[in-house]
Amino acid sequence: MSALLEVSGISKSFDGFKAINNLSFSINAVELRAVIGPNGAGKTTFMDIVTGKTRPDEGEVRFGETGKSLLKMNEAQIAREGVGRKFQRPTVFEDQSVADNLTMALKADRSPFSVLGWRPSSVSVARVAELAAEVGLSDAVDRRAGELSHGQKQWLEIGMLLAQEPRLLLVDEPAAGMTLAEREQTTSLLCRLAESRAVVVVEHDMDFVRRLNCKVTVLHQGSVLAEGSLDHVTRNPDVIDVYLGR
Ligand SMILES: Nc1ncnc2c1ncn2[C@@H]1O[C@H](COP(=O)(O)OP(=O)(O)OP(=O)(O)O)[C@@H](O)[C@H]1O
Repeated sequence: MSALLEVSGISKSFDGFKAINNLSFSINAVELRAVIGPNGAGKTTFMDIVTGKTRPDEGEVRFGETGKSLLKMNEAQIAREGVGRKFQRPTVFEDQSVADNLTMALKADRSPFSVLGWRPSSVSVARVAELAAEVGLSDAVDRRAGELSHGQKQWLEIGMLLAQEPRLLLVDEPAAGMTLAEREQTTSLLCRLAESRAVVVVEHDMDFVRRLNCKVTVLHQGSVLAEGSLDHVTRNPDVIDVYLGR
């Protein structure tokens, strides 16, 4: 299968400290991948580099069939190219309904010119219903986002990201603060989303990663320490030393 994202030999230092150290790995176009690693392993910096928030000192980040360099693009261009990022804390418009939040996300997808005269069309109304269904919020479309549970807010935000039709979705610690039932629903949501796009989940919670049942990349000191199934990487003595054995 061809790679959608190809990170090769990237390094990034902050005040002489190498947060990312000659990091290389790739993500397929249709794949669910978990990225784990101890505190300070470079997980956030990796996401910052892919989304254009941080520039690496060296290396290359290529995206799509033609291998476009993401390093030549700014954050907005990278998002338009099809990279969506879900931060840990949900950032929905609390006073607006679920439907309005999703409608705004669809609107954000438009060019600046079409936004000027933009009105919800029957197409966007149908798309909002589709997005709500995709993230399990069909019954909550008319509710104020502020009234939703923490898990539902996270799903709403994922729905808002889906409005942009990302090809790669980077999700930061989706299980944090969720109830067990919400975690289970989030697992199935992420697995479903990864049936038609690339989804990279950065997560500390091993139980959650186990449920994702996908390939795992372990980062340590800014490089890949191990890669494979969760069972494979958790048997690796280096991984046990630096991460699990703590
Ligand atoms: N802007 C910055 N300035 C200075 N140091 C930074 C900066 N960003 C990250 N670092 C350092 O780089 C290292 C890697 O940080 P990063 O946040 O990428 O790790 P992480 O794997 O996401 O950790 P955590 O699991 O704690 O979120 C850390 O030692 C951190 O202190």
